[in-house]
Amino acid sequence: MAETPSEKIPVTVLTGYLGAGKTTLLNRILSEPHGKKFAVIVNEFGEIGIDNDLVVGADEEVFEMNNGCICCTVRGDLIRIIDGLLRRKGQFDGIIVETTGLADPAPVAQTFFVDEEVQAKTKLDAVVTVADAKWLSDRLKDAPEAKNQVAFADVILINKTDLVNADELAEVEARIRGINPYAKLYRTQKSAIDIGKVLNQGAFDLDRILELEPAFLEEGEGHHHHDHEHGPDCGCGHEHHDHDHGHGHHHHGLKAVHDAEMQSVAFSTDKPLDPDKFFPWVQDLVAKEGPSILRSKGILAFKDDPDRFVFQGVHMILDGDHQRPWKDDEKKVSRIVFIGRKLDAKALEAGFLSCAA
Ligand SMILES: Nc1nc2c(ncn2[C@@H]2O[C@H](COP(=O)(O)OP(=O)(O)OP(=O)(O)O)[C@@H](O)[C@H]2O)c(=O)[nH]1
Repeated sequence: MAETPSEKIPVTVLTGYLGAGKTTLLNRILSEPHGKKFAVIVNEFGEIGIDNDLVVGADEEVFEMNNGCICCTVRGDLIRIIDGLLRRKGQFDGIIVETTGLADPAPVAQTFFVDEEVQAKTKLDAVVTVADAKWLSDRLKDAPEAKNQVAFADVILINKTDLVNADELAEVEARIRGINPYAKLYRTQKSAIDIGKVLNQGAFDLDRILELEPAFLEEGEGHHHHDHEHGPDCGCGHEHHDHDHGHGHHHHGLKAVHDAEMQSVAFSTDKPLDPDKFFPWVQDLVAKEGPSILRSKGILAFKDDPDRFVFQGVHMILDGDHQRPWKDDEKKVSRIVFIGRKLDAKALEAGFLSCAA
């Protein structure tokens, strides 16, 4: 494949439901010694920027869309960020957009066809969907986004194969095939895949998408295939306001974000946490509330610990590790986010704050 300077910049859209393994895949792509430079755009659900901080440092520039809901930001933030990037052409070889687990990939993909400037200079290379082998079947029943993410995919990673047995794996694969017989399917653990199978696929198939969604190329609100509508003033239920990381505050309970019954609550504190309080609390919490807490994540500052601790949960499965030392000029603020249904924000906040050392 000859690369000429006039060639359009390939864009890879990474999608997949909450906690499926998108960031894990992104970090793999970025850590590989491919000698390429990518611009990364991440979209967060909720207002405390955590995903951004979970992406490996390296040379990449990470642009954050913090409005929490890609359906509303798609014609604003995303186009604005890409326009900015395009003005510095030649400085990177590809753009990777990681969407929030709750995003419908359609409006994201659409951006690359409806905006003239963006369309002239970029090409949507592939929609890559990471599917959680353990939870996808359940989500296909109750979350329309999960189904759309599978339907739109050019490449699908059935990830977390370690958490299911052979029968369950065969079942989830059959379900995926039932929704999308065209995508390339790979079974992975920790999103481990040869990046050549993910990047530069030349795979996004407009004809197939138009079959799925005839109104795909129409401007405005032509692309409903959701239970709820997304529009210019966005009836999707997300609240939009400037985000505030809460630095400098003793603690800061942030407004909940609602998507139908899906909500995100986030808290932060600059008091160091006691690991002997935090872990029992969070383990007990997900053991009891795991079915309604779809996703949890946090960046934590423990007392007398020079390292940032990154904590992650998907339902009742928890995982965590030291990430890197806190930098000298970095405020040691612990931030935690819960995404789920019918969350008791007050109790979560009280529980979190009671973990102070
Ligand atoms: N057991 C197991 N855990 C995995 C695997 N891949 C990723 N995880 C864990 O699953 C959690 C979620 O992974 P992420 O890569 O952050 O998922 P994500 O899709 O980016 O999550 P959101 O951005 O919140 O939607 C982390 O704790 C990962 O370490 C896997 O193959 N097996």
